[in-house]
Amino acid sequence: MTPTPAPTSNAATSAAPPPVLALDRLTRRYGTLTAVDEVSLRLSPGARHAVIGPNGAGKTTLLNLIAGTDRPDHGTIALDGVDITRKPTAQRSRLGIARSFQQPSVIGELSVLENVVLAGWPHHPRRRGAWRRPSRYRLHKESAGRHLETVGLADLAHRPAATLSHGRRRMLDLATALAGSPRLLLLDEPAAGLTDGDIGRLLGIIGALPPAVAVVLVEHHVEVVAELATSVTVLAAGKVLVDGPTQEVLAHPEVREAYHGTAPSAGPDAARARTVPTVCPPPTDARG
Ligand SMILES: Nc1ncnc2c1ncn2[C@@H]1O[C@H](COP(=O)(O)OP(=O)(O)OP(=O)(O)O)[C@@H](O)[C@H]1O
Repeated sequence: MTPTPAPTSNAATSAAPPPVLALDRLTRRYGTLTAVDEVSLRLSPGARHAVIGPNGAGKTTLLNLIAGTDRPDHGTIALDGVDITRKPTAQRSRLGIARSFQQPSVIGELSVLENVVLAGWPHHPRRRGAWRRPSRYRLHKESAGRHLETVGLADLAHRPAATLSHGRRRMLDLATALAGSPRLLLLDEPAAGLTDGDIGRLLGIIGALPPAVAVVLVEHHVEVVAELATSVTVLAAGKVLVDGPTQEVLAHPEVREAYHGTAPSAGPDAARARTVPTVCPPPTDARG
């Protein structure tokens, strides 16, 4: 495909800052299957971008490539204008990429607060002297407490994380992702398995994130996408089916068709793309 026009491009003038995230023709193959196929994307700081599509469209693979837990066969990834395509996950994390997972990754035997303290500690700029200057650790702990306030868990700071409900674990997972003060936050199906009340809380939290934090959200709930995202990429069979401003994308005939149960009919990947209609809408059991 031709490179995707930037949904929220910054690249118009040489004086403009580089995009916080730039993907150029990113491709990942597993054997004969192309899971991510020449995907390009440009995001400005503070972008709220959603990636939607049917099961198996390549959404999680795309997040894995950005986070560095998987490597592209070709194409490039740049963060703030720096090529990070070959950089390891830990380095990407230090450069400002954070991620929350479909299954919340919290340490059950630690307290809620300790989980956030631990997640943020590797990002603390002056952590090495903490043994001699305990005040540094205290300040860090206070900052972790503020992240808990952000996600509405301050009252539960000293509870073992294992005792939290699924919805609250997701909030804790989000707080641990925020603990490193990311430039780019990758959210993999944050609303999956949440109650309507939790989804409302999640919308409030993500909506109130610091404006400089760019968010890439993989999400099946189209109402969550409509509420949070200002731009959307629709993937089908690894390719960009359509991208652009949220309202335009959601009104696009092929996307509407997909959400109303009519299969797209043409193209070399039509066989895989035929799964779009039945799986695009949010799973009925996802609200818990
Ligand atoms: N490690 C792997 N080895 C082989 N195939 C893989 C691997 N990871 C993903 N795939 C395949 O790549 C395709 C894209 O998978 P991916 O998980 O990225 O899709 P998705 O859009 O996130 O789907 P879902 O909405 O179900 O999470 C699928 O056909 C999947 O089976």
